[in-house]
Amino acid sequence: MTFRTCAESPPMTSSSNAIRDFQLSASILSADFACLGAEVEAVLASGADRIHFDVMDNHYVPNLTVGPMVCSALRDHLEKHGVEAPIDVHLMVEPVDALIEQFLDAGAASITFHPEASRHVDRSLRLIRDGGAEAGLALNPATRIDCLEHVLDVVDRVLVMSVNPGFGGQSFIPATLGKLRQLRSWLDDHHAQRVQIEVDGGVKPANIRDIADAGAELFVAGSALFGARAAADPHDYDSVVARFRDALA
Ligand SMILES: O=C(CO)[C@@H](O)[C@H](O)COP(=O)(O)O
Ligand SMILES: [Co+2]
Repeated sequence: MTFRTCAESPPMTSSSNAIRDFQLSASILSADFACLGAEVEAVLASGADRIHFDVMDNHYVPNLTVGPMVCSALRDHLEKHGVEAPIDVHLMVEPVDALIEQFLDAGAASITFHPEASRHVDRSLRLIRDGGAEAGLALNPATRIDCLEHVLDVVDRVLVMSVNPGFGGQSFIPATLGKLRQLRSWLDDHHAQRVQIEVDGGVKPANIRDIADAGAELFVAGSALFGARAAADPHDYDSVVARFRDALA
């Protein structure tokens, strides 16, 4: 569903005013886990661009999901069915390094972790990059942007959490919009326009335009996507993906 559009909202800076590619990433958290392969195939066929693989450890966050074995099985399933799509791993675990290595082996295209969960953030980022994946840092609603300052060279993506991590289906925290604007201009000031801004939590067709205007280019959606299965066909996501696309057009 990648599409290009021109950001319109203030404040206009040289990069925020540029034509940007927007991408929709489907969070597996709200998929039907009993048929995860089919769910992921269906949402990609309907136009999602990437798969967002939420990993929770019941320690860093109070919830427990899936690990590298499921990621690897999903990767194999997609390959077997001729589907090409990046799997973005969102690690909500502490510590991170051992799992980074396992998810690299499991075929992750990118790995994003929370700086509070790594004792050596720079080392963890380099571990991801050296393993051939893109490296991301996830900022919780209360995490300051300037934690990026001394590691910016080894960051490919900043994931701005618009809910507190741990659960799908939460409401978007409105203060995130201000944080996104701040992050966009902070990256401009640091000549780091190459760093992608991703938003995760409570993203819906009704708010995606405002989120894009604030500076994001990669949008994670879980409940709004998988929760809107077509009544007639449990694996039909065409109309909901179209609603996201239309909101950004
Ligand atoms: O990482 C997380 C939650 O911790 C997210 O990826 C959510 O799973 C997104 O789900 P919705 O808020 O879109 O339902
Ligand atoms: Co996530």
